[in-house]
Amino acid sequence: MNLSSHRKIFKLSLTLIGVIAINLFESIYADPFPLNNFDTIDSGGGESGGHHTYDSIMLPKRFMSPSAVSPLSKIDLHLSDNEIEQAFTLGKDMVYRNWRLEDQLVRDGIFTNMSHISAVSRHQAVTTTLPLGNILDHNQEVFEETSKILLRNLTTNLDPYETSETAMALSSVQLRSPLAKAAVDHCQQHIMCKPSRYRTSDGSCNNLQYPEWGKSFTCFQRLLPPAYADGQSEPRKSIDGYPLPNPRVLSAVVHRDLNYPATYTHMVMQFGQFVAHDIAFTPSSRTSSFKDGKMIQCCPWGSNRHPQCYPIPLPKEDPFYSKFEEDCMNFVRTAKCPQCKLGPRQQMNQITAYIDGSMIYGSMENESRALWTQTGPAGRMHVQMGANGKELLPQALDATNDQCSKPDQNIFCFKAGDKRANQHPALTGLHIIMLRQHNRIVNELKYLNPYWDGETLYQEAKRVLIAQLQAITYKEWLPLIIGPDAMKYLKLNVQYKGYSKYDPYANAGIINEFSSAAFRFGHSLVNSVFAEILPNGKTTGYRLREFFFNPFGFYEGQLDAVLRGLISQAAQNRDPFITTDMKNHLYRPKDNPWGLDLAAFNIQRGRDHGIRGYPDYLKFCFDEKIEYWEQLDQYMPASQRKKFQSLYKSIYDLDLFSAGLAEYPLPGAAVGPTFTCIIGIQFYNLKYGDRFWFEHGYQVHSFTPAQLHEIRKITLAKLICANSDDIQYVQKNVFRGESESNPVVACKTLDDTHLGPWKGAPAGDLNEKSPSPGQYNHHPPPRPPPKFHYKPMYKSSAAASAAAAVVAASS
Ligand code: HEM
Ligand SMILES: [Ca+2]
Repeated sequence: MNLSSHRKIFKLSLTLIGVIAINLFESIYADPFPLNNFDTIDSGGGESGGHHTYDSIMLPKRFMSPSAVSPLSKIDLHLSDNEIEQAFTLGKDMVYRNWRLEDQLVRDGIFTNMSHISAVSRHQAVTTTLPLGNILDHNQEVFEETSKILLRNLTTNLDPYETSETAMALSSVQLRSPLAKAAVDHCQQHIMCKPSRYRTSDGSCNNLQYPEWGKSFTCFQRLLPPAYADGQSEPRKSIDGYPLPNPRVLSAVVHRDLNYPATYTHMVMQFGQFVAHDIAFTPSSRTSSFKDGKMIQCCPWGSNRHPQCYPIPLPKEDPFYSKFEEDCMNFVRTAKCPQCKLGPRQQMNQITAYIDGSMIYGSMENESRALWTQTGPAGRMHVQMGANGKELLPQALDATNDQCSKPDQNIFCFKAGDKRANQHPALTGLHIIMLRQHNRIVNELKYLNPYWDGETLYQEAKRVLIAQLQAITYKEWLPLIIGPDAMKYLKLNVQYKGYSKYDPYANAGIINEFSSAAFRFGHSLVNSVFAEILPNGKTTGYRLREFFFNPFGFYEGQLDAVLRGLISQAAQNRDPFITTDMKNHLYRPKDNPWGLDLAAFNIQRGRDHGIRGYPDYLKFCFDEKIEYWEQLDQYMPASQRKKFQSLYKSIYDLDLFSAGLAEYPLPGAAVGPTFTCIIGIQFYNLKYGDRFWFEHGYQVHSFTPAQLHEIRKITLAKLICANSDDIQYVQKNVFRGESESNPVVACKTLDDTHLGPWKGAPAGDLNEKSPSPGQYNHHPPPRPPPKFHYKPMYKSSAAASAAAAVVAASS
């Protein structure tokens, strides 16, 4: 395609694609939900210019330190070892009871049949625990059952505050009795750190003091303590103890399907999901591994249900599901994370928190090894060739079980570092680009350093690609999401020159409120039709609902059309509205009438995790005490607030996902103040808490100034140019539409990372400066007692030095 046709297409698509799409696929944007008695949103989606500018809404005055993961309770429980031992005995009995129940369910055939492809089986195949996660989840079970028993004995009234304080106090109880100690020993993961200039596959030993920080299969952090109904693990309820509004009703009334195109491209959505898959993967429970790890089935309604079931009731009057007489949507609770102590439930992140390309390279050592070539042209990622002779991801290995491949027709889905890679074609497309980029770097490094062995080539190429991903994320993508002011305030901008500094007290671990609410904002950006632009400039498209787990077009050379579509089509605005392709049709196999509802899932997931109500985050982020509904009008349109008011009994019940999506955006940002607060804190920690962050200096593995200069030149535009099948022209910043300041240019004029500065031995003599092996071997516990370190953020330097004086005086 030549320059002018690309330009024409771009303009057309950004301004008109919504309209074209409507004409082409008339029913796509139709809102299937009558409004009933709820008023319409008067202002359209995502209007900007709320009352707040970034200056008047400050970011939180504090950062949560790791210690905030297990907030200290003021209650001292005075439990004797004997009492704890007794509770553990009963706790173990409860675990056996759960196993017997699992046996019964399996005997009765109540588990998801994975040999039949359905939306439910697809969701489970992709999001359930891996074998290791399953073992860890079940190791935590005895602690949870014991906590419940102790909690019942310790709390005499039903005051939710007292129950949750007591549950939190349980997490500090010393476990010294024999049964308790045995459970701890069985549960703990021991980590050995070896000095290395490279990251580990599982993210361990990034922080040498706390080697488990950011590692795969560890706990999420929390900004605020959980709000479980029973203080311990039961999903959140209304503050008056009644059920919360039905998530499917919220999905229908609040997250309606309305078409408001954004000013940025669909690539903002796609890269966002790619980043999400680098940092968060919340697995849902399955039956214990030695019960064969069956998928839990929660529907239809019946008396015998797995304890981790939390299905969504579908109302009789549901305008969509009632047509199919569906009244129950399968939802399985997230696996417990192995805290190996008593106290409230915490959830597990199955992948590495760091932006370390784990969706490309895997989050476990053995998984990673299997993805690259140790012999032949060593150091390269495994590939297979498409019909046009270009590299594609290798073939999925578990074709009979991946809910995607069609082994009977001899067509297979793809294998990548993340299990979700085949979810929809645009996501798979980015995986292919990054896979090719790794191999492209290997080729060049090999040319420069013919004597490097396969391992060195792999590791060094991986380091470069991760650095490029980090640079693109913080230079091109994140500023569009949280806006320029927050970027500056949090010192997240990629520097022009010089190094940044690692902070060993920043925990990069993913924050529960981030992954189960704030960072799911991306779901509102998704279009129902994904544009595809052919080499002759012709625009076509595919409907998302028809293409879940359908990446087969890549074998026939579909890649460029998908990429051109992503960078030419406008995304949907960030607003409360979510397309029905994600709501009624999520994961729907082609010949099935219905799929799942992601908006309802997000709400249910937040409750499953005990995420507190939205007003608590206004307090946390902005010190705003919310007492009446109208106060919300400074954050969101009044019509939206009224809608919430008609659905929720109490303002304190508002689900974070739904309310956050309804906020006015900050200037120059896609999201509003509360999501900016949460996403900002997370991305601050992902940068400053990553010892291998590409810009951090003064370490043995740091990039040299010359290398850093090369990394900083990269753009996503260049990666697309260099690794697509045959794209010759793109706009400079592919997250923005074409404009005078963002012109479409020939690929060859775009800067690339030149690898000249990588010629020679990999920098950094490990023997000189690194600790001797074993120095950092870490056997938890002991850990330092948890305490809050608030890291105050001050705007003016006068305030900063005043604060420093206070800190110095108090320490
Ligand atoms: C077509 C596009 C997308 C589809 C089909 C999709 C689908 C899903 C599904 C099925 C889940 C699991 C829900 C649950 O069981 O709780 C999920 C989780 C999530 N999604 Fe998306 N998503 C898409 C795009 C995005 C985008 C653009 C972003 C962010 C910019 C995003 C961020 C997340 C996050 C952070 C999670 C939680 C991850 C975890 O901890 O497991 N998604 N998504
Ligand atoms: Ca990662």
